[in-house]
Amino acid sequence: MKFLHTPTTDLTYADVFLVPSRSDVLSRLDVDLAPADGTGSTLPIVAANMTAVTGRRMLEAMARRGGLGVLPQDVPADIAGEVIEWVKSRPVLFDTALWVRRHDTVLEVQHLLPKRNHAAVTVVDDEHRPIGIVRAADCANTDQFTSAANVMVDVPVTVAAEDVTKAALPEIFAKLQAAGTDYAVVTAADGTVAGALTAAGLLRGTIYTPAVDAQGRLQVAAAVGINGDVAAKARTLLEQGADVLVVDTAHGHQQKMFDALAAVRSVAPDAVIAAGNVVSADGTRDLIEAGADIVKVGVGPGAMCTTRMMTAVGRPQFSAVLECAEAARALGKQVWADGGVRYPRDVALALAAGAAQVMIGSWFAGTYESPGDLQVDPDTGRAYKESFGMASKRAVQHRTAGDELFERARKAIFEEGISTSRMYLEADRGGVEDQLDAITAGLRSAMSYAGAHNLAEFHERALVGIQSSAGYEEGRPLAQSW
Ligand SMILES: NC(=O)C1=CN([C@@H]2O[C@H](COP(=O)(O)OP(=O)(O)OC[C@H]3O[C@@H](n4cnc5c(N)ncnc54)[C@H](OP(=O)(O)O)[C@@H]3O)[C@@H](O)[C@H]2O)C=CC1
Ligand SMILES: Nc1nc2c(ncn2[C@@H]2O[C@H](COP(=O)(O)O)[C@@H](O)[C@H]2O)c(=O)[nH]1
Ligand SMILES: [K+]
Repeated sequence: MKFLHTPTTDLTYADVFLVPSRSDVLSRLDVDLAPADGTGSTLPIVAANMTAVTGRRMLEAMARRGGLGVLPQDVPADIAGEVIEWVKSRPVLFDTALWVRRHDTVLEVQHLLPKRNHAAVTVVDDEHRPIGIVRAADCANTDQFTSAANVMVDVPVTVAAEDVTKAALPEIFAKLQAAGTDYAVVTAADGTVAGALTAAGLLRGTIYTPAVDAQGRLQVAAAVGINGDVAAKARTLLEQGADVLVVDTAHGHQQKMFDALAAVRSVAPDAVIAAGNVVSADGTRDLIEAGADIVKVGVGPGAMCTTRMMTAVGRPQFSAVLECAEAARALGKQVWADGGVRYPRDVALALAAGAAQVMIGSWFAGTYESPGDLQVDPDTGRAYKESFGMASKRAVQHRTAGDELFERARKAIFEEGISTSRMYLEADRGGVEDQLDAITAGLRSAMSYAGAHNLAEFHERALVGIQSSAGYEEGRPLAQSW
């Protein structure tokens, strides 16, 4: 990456822009987005280890499209085991279906519908065979206590699981179009429901490459903190099937972290380990020396984060990523840019600065696949989910629930995140895959403007200029005349 001008100050994403260069990229779909950091990812996006962001549905959706989700450190070991096993049992080429039994109520259907971006729930009989589907429109003007069987319509299209191959996706898409539907039920050989397919999902199946482990199952990452028996927690997560470990704390450049990292490395000599967070070349080198393959970069840019206002500590994220990525590369390692991403352009800039992947939290909290329940603002009718920081009072209270009262009170002193915020779902783009579509469209285009066929070339060729806030403002679209 080269600067158009010499920076005189540290920069964040809004401070910089990419200059187009001569290109021989013939199509944006020819661009390769796979990161070279040892994870199985084919897409450089990671869903953050935040309680309001990543649970089983986020893990599944991210990996199916080639990305990675990180299970938060606060998830109890037995639940983490269940979640990882469940994700590893998920289909790779089609989705997990939402389903109800025939006597379940419309109320239950309405509660389930926003859990996934399918706009339909499958109704099953006692043998789990599909007998109909219910869409939001079928629930309108009905009593909420009516049974699903009373409002369901016929299953529009059924596809056998064994027939869902990458090559067959266009053909199945055509089948849905011919039937005038966006939804198909996938069935196992015994006729039971195996999953669901949507028209958008079929199209995505031809564009994205799932991120899978050596046995072809969806990949999963899991986080551990730096307190307690870190080695035992890491060993358990690996035994449960985690593919990537993330050792995570606010101040990654501290002795306790080096010790934790060494402990994790001792039980996981061959695992891919990410650790952070830091924002300096020194911090990066120390984490790599302590055993990290990937260094997580970012202190204070996060949308839920109050660290900079509480402590003044941190660093504008673009410069932090640039410096840390250079230090990591010199040692043959990589960084993830963590936090502060609000638009696809920010992802492109982080990768141009040399990050292998970009971690996104709050943006993804506002999607169907995040763990929270969908809520509706009574004034505007807009749907949202709640998000909160992992260093907020809310998260700390949750994390320390098993501690003695004195210890809990002591830990509650250091609050560095907000406990509640609303992340609105975008109209017609409420799924995390919709957001991945937007991010990858922006990124593919940015790379072709730079004449880059892959992420290594993108970093090498990117020409970055520094802009005033007026320059940034000029780039924003206008919803009405000035
Ligand atoms: N990227 C970012 O900007 C930030 C991210 N977070 C996220 O919040 C979550 C909780 O992290 P964390 O607060 O580290 O909690 P942890 O539970 O991981 O504990 C951190 C440990 O480090 C010690 N410590 C020493 N100095 C610091 C410091 N300046 N800040 C925090 N801990 C320190 C703490 O001891 P003692 O309590 O006795 O001081 C404690 O033992 C993580 O997911 C983290 O990524 C939090 C803040 C910033
Ligand atoms: N200082 C704090 N940082 C936090 C907290 N919770 C999460 N985080 C960090 O933010 C990123 C995600 O950033 P986003 O802009 O995409 O939301 C996450 O990975 C953490 O590093 C917090 O309470 N305080
Ligand atoms: K912030």
